[in-house]
Amino acid sequence: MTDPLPAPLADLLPEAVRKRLSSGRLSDGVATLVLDASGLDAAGREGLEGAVRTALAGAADVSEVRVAMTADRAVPRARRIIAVGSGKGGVGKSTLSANLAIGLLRLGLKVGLVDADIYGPSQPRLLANEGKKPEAHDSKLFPVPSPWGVPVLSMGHLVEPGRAIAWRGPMASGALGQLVDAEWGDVDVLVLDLPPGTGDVQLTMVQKHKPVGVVIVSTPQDLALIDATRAMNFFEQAHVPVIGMVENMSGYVCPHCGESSDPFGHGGAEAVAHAEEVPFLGHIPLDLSIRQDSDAGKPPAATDSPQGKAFLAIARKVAAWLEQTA
Ligand SMILES: Nc1ncnc2c1ncn2[C@@H]1O[C@H](COP(=O)(O)OP(=O)(O)OP(=O)(O)O)[C@@H](O)[C@H]1O
Repeated sequence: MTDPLPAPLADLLPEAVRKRLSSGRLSDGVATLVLDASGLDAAGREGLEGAVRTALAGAADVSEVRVAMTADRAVPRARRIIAVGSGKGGVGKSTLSANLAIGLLRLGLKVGLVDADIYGPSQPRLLANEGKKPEAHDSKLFPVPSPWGVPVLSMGHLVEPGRAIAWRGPMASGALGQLVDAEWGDVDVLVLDLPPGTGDVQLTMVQKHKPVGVVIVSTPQDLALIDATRAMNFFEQAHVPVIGMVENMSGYVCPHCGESSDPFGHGGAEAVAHAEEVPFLGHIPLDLSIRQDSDAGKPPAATDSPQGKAFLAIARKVAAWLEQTA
């Protein structure tokens, strides 16, 4: 760091400012300071600038103070992992993971997606990069780009489609670890689509990769709710905070007659969330277009359709949670 700011002036600056000073100069009474504002939010930047102005107010030879801030991306913030889990299979965990990732991306975050669902990896299809292989350099994997802007790594990218994976726990955990520890570049938030249930693979994943929080997906059905409650307890015991619960396949509107019915019930997951004192993040309706668009590799959250808005509302709550816990 060069600091041609005259020493008496630099000495006036408080320590918090001095350690962020990238360069400074005084020319014709104008003091110009460039500060590294990495990791600071708007209030932090304002506070820093205020501290400079207060320190240099009335200083001899200074008629004007100019402050410029830079954010040094060479010092990235720690990448945060959000897990998406469910007590049982088939409740829409992968669908939610894909759409949550897209939703967070639309909210301005840099997002990647790891499909750790060894038993039924579906992210390559959901995000339309099926059949592509990740590159590997120096034994590190490089995520596969998707047309939606979210890079993905999935077991489905590593094995041939349709081939069952019959790995035992430690092998599966090792392979899954490589997906998480890949070259994610400037990705800030990694959405981790876990295998359904609460077994060894899930436990190893959360212990090793320490997600900052987990979103639990359930249908409103009684049996699914019992499993969802078990999943919640599992994550709490593993010290992973529950960001909240999502009720999927909640209420069905017939595309022909418009009549609404509740094949799996309605509101059950919300009631469980209240009983367990975890936030409720929202309902996603059971909707034929969600299945069709998902199968076609067109995640609803990329659109402003009513279905897309339902996913975006959930992404907004998750983003707010991340902001609060930053
Ligand atoms: N809200 C919804 N409306 C209609 N279909 C849905 C909805 N959510 C998920 N589906 C469909 O249900 C099926 C299962 O969803 P998904 O694969 O996301 O579940 P999962 O919990 O990840 O299952 P698995 O345990 O197999 O990984 C898929 O065909 C998906 O398109």
